[in-house]
Amino acid sequence: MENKERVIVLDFGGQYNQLIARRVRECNVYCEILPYTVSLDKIKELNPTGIIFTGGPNSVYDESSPHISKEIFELNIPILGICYGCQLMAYTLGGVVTPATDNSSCEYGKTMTNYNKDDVIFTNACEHGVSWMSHRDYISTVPDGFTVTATTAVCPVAAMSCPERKLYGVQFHPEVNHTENGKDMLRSFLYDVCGCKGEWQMDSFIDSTVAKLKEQIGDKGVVLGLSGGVDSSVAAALLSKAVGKQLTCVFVDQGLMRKDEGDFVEQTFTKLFDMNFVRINCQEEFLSKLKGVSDPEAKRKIIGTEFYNVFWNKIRENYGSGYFAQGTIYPDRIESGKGDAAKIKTHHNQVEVPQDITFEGIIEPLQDLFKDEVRVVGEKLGLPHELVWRQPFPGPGLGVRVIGEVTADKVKILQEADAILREEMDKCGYASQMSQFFAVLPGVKTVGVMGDSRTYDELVAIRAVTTDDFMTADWAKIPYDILGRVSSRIINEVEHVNRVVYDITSKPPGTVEWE
Ligand SMILES: Nc1ncnc2c1ncn2[C@@H]1O[C@H](COP(=O)(O)OP(=O)(O)OP(=O)(O)O)[C@@H](O)[C@H]1O
Ligand SMILES: O=c1[nH]c(=O)c2[nH+]cn([C@@H]3O[C@H](COP(=O)(O)O)[C@@H](O)[C@H]3O)c2[nH]1
Ligand SMILES: NC(=O)CC[C@H](N)C(=O)O
Ligand SMILES: [Mg+2]
Repeated sequence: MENKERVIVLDFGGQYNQLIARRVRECNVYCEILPYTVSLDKIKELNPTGIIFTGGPNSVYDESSPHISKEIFELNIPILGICYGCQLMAYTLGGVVTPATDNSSCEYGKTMTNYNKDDVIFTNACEHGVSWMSHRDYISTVPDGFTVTATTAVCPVAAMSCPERKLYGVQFHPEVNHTENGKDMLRSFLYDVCGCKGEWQMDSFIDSTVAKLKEQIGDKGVVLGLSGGVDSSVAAALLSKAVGKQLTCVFVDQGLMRKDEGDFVEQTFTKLFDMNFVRINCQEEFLSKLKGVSDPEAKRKIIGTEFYNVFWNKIRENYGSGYFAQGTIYPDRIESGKGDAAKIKTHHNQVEVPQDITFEGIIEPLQDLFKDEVRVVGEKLGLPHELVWRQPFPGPGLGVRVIGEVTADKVKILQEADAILREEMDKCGYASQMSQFFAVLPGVKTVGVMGDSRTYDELVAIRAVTTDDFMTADWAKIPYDILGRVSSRIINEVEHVNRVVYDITSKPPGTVEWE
């Protein structure tokens, strides 16, 4: 095993595990997430510079909960336990973890926290600051040799440490943005406790991913689902670097694209890149499968399954058998209910592969990255700026923006309204300030008066958000005059629309898309 700087994140089932990994990467330290069941021998073999235990939904005192051998604390490797991970450290080393008997010792969300700045983890934090909590159990007695290094009004042990053994624990979540100085705390652990030097860069991600792809694919063929969006374009560049012409990029025009999108994608990819590119037009097939279906999850499943069928046919036609690749990123997986996480919506690329489809394997080189990290990879790979900074567009396309049953007529109305919105936003220079904006057709008819006559026609909603990673988002404060212009143009120019509304919901509680 090569002796490079690496941190292991041991996964106990928490919501924010990838966020921890991401923060470590942001500190330029290479990191891998492993299940908590990984053997001690494997850990010794990897010889990590540090280990981080994640949070998790369980309680340490339940026998069936994830536990870990006490020996891990004897390896002389620095360990940071977060939330469940901190409780587990306390429990395993002889401390006491107590269940909240009522709600008085639970803490959820922003919590005022007092830090001991003499502790190495908190030297760069303020003495009092907001931390992000999410726990019911609490550590009531720390193990021998540990001291309490942070407290809150209700939590006697918001952090603990045993510097002699390089063991640290925090009850709160330093990895979420809402924890003030959270990243500094992680950085202190990595640099001042583990002694990391910060040698890892995105270039290393590119090199190691390309090497892995080469080895995995060998001399087989690969079909990549290429939408012209950020993620699949970056995946295409990585795959092309790894296996060159063994790759075929397949763009599926499923009839649910924005106005002129299909032609834009085709032109961009045939002109800019020397890759095998195929456009498959299958508007009718998708629309006929969606006929009469109005449930959002059912629509997503139909679209996702149909996508797989198209790719599978292409693999058989081109290669007989081969790999299927897609530009899945981390939020696609977590929101689709990966592992123990709750399902919010099944992203189309996460639906189950039909049984009669036997890909050699599914390749998702970006599956652990967040959107903004994918963009960094794209820039490093030298993709054009306009491509890397394109707004995301979901695979199910206008299929999840026409609310309820999707018909060709409704798609047409939405395409026209959306094109006007995009044109106006581009014209006023506002487009680049938004992370994503689009029109929605809620399928609601309302009464209006146009030309002195009564109308009873469709409503169009406008959605615009700002965000970095699309896991959370704020609604965008578009100036009224721009909204006004968009509204009057849509109503005047798009037949069958007589009203426009603006969506002012953040995520959470809303999601970016309406379905
Ligand atoms: N029309 C399409 N044709 C082929 N593949 C597609 C299409 N739409 C989506 N996919 C596949 O599904 C994956 C997930 O779609 P998603 O929209 O999240 O990513 P993207 O389109 O690559 O990037 P972006 O999020 O910027 O739109 C894509 O990376 C791609 O592999
Ligand atoms: O390829 C995709 N397939 C999907 O099924 C899908 N659902 C949502 N999205 C995009 O993901 C981001 C977050 O959206 P939500 O807040 O609606 O989950 C936003 O950028 C959405 O446009 C999808 N992309
Ligand atoms: N978020 C967590 O890791 C929670 C840990 C533990 N189950 C608690 O509620 O206290
Ligand atoms: Mg897309």
